[in-house]
Amino acid sequence: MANPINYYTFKKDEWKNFYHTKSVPLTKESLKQIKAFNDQISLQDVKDVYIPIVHLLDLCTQNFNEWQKTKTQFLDKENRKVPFIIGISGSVAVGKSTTARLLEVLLSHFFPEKKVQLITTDGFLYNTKELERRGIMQQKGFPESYDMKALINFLNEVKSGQHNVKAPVYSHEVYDIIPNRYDIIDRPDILIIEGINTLQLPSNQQIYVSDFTDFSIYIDAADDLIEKWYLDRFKKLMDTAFQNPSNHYYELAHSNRDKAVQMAKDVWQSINLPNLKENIKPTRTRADLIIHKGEEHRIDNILLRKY
Ligand SMILES: Nc1ncnc2c1ncn2[C@@H]1O[C@H](COP(=O)(O)OP(=O)(O)O)[C@@H](O)[C@H]1O
Ligand SMILES: CC(C)(COP(=O)(O)O)[C@@H](O)C(=O)NCCC(=O)O
Repeated sequence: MANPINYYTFKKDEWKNFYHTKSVPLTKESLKQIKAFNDQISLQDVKDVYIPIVHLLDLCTQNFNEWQKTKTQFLDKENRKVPFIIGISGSVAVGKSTTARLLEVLLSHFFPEKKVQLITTDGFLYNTKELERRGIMQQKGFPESYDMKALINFLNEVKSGQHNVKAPVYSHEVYDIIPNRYDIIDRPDILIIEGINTLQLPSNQQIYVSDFTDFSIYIDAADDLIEKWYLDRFKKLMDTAFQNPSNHYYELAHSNRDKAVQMAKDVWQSINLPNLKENIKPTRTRADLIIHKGEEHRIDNILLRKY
């Protein structure tokens, strides 16, 4: 990617020096938590890239809280806690959910007094029945496959300080929304929302997800690397989750392995890659921060929006 003029671009070696003096080492317990959900994550990247990001986020939340206070004083209203929302975007399989969980662990580690919650926009996909009714089962993940109105309502309720706001739950295992199952978001200090559509501007809406996010991150990498990560994840799941008889891919995992991998390649080429090119990548330069990854998910460049 040619570096956009409205971003500062840093190599990892430059970025790692930011906020270093004030950073607190991770405890053994937090390292264990990171390793528990993904033992492939580079701890060097955690130290050099993510810890400075967490401290930058802390500065942003302080600034945000001050601004909320100023605004309520101006309006002669009582000050109230407004959740700070971090949006994480990028292609299918680029590592959004891994990054989101990592940030959740790190923010909770450095700021134990803050309540941090995490949500994915997958829960706002239409269910299979509705996708089929609309004839868009092959466009899962495309802007039209999400109930954006419900997502905006959800974010509005969270921001306005409502208790126990319900978010529907999507299951990758079942490949559908789980009826009557919800994640409950209850007045967090920080909400992380990850999903391919967090920076999108759907043409049928006047209010966007980005109107509710206070800091946005785009995870970036070359298309061919992301395809590899998609296929690697698929192969790993074939040996694990797909072995469960209730899994959507159970039958496939027990048929010919080459055939199954070929199917995943076809899904990448016909659904996820076009979605990346048409709908996701064009939103990259709306992000406050772009994290660029190379081989083995190692971070090489970090771009921070100037203005
Ligand atoms: N920093 C990382 N280091 C090593 N592997 C990673 C990292 N981030 C993601 N992965 C792996 O890449 C694949 C896709 O990541 P995931 O977070 O599931 O992507 P997404 O949420 O964008 O679909 C998974 O197999 C995950 O384990
Ligand atoms: C549900 C998703 C749109 C969300 O993607 P993710 O959370 O992996 O970024 C995606 O996993 C998906 O199902 N895409 C459709 C084609 C497929 O990969 O099966």
